[in-house]
Amino acid sequence: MGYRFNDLVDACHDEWTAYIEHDFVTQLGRGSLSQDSFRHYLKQDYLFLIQFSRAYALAAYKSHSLDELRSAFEGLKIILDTEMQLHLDYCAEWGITQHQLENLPEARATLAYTRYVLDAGARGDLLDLRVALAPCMIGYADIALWLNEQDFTQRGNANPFDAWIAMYLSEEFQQAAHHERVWLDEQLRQLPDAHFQRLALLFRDATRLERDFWQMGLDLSD
Ligand SMILES: Cc1ncc(C[n+]2csc(CCO)c2C)c(N)n1
Repeated sequence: MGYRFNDLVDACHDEWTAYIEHDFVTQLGRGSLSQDSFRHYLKQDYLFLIQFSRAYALAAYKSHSLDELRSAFEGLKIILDTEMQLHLDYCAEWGITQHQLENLPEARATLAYTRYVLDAGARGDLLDLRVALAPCMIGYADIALWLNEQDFTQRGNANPFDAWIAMYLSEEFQQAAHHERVWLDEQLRQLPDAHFQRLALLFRDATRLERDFWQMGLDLSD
């Protein structure tokens, strides 16, 4: 009893570290990641964001209060207005056209992760869905903070991926992730052990799927 968000992380420590400190992430921080890997990631992430927009819409549908509705709306708005724009800007800079994006087949890692989260939400309640979404929202905020603290990370124009780091370090993202943590802390506080254990498995699997998404980028796998 008295669980918090950090207990979800502690329950899958190895999987969480494999995700946060993945080679894709460290290479992105050093600026040494191959452009092909980042392009592959960006294109798949465009498809990913479309499916995750649906997951936030599902979170709105599953909401009971105005506060929960606003959180779902905020998540959707950040995806559509901020993240998607960065993707389209990088794609334009690197010669990936809107037409190419719209006709792209989903990689298996994209399919597996997005449909897993949508299924968790369809079958379960709002807490199930937001636990399945947490590695994405809170994980990316933590990755940006972690990268920013590492000596090897190059910031500024020397790093072609600096805009990516800057976006996830921004006040807007960090605040959204903080709110999500606070909400999850509040929800988990009074859960019985068995319920928490079930959510910990959901969180662990979503974390493994996030890790696979990085690996897909490195391997250029479809
Ligand atoms: C594979 C993958 N995982 C997480 C994110 C980051 N992200 C996607 S939606 C969202 C919440 C609202 O913006 C966040 C933080 C990503 N882009 N791609």
